Amino acid sequence: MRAAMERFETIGIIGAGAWGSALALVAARAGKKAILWGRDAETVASVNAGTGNPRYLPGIAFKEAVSATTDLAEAARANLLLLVTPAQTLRAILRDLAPLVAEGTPVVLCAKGIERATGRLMSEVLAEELPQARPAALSGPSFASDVAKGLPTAVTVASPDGALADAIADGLSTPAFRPYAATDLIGVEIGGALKNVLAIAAGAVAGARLGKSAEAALIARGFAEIRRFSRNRRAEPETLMGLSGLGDLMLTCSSVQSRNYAFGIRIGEGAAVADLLAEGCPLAEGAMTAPVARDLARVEAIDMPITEVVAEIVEGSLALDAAIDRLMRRPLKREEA
Ligand SMILES: NC(=O)C1=CN([C@@H]2O[C@H](COP(=O)(O)OP(=O)(O)OC[C@H]3O[C@@H](n4cnc5c(N)ncnc54)[C@H](OP(=O)(O)O)[C@@H]3O)[C@@H](O)[C@H]2O)C=CC1
Ligand SMILES: O=C(CO)COP(=O)(O)O
Repeated sequence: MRAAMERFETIGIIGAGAWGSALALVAARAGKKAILWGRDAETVASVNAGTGNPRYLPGIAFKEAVSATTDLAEAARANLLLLVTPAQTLRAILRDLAPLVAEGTPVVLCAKGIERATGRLMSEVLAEELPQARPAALSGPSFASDVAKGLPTAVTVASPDGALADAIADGLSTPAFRPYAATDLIGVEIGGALKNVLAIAAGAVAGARLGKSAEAALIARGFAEIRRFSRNRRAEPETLMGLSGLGDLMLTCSSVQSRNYAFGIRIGEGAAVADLLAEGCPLAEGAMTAPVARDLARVEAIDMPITEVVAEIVEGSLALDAAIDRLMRRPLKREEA
């Protein structure tokens, strides 16, 4: 006899930025009690007052009941946790959560990145800091504002425990939000982290007006880099062909709604990366992931020339013209990935 599917009555969402707020709305629409944790008291008060999150989701009304809190312990008591702060903050948040989270709580990683200081994937950070959690990740082509507005969206929810992935997908599904369950957690994480790096490259090509042919070539050869990196980590090739791989790559490399693509456009138009970062531009996870992905690729002897040049551009040691020249003058080779 099959065990009954787990039900999650309360969902704790850690991180009250654009994506955390959108996912809190999804949870509420799915009939769950959504508890949104944020460190910014003003945002929390605004959500509780029914005026939404004007800082991160301006102009979007919160019609569903979301309860917001600055008390991490309150959110940590939920049956299911979604972790939605930027990738580089995950470890610190997990350390705060460690004494508060019950053994066996499912934790869904929603950040898209690789830890810069250690080269760890988000699931590896989770295993180190919160070993009592059951790991999962949610990723795919999904802009927070689209999801918050209730536009149709499909994502992948992956966990090595297939029954858990099914239960999380079921628990978060609404008529407009369609999660597909999967078991290849590593493959899903890699696709989400590396597409941000390539979105910066694609944006730079667009910003420099190098033409649609160049943009398409960049995306296709960038996808080959993601496949090589994934193969080395024994991810399943099919994962990369799905929502969290090709799907998210296409979205992020082609839309000015993407913060990574928009960051790349500014670089292509001639802005200095240091100035962009200093002016406090919106979160561009790829700028943090590129150098660490480049370092991992070197250690693992994986050929990732586009990731290399993005890393050097964000580090300020390579100009865009020189990057293009370097990519175009590489020795000719067979096309296979
Ligand atoms: N936006 C989107 O469309 C999507 C985003 N993602 C991923 O989700 C993750 C979060 O992105 P998103 O919500 O868009 O980012 P935002 O910039 O919109 O929000 C980030 C949130 O994290 C909080 N935060 C930042 N640092 C810390 C910290 N040290 N401790 C606690 N909270 C912190 C911020 O709080 P404060 O305001 O106080 O600084 C803010 O609430 C990223 O990895 C992104 O790639 C994935 C899919 C879609
Ligand atoms: O991951 C995203 C869409 O799937 C959001 O992309 P950006 O972080 O580039 O805005």
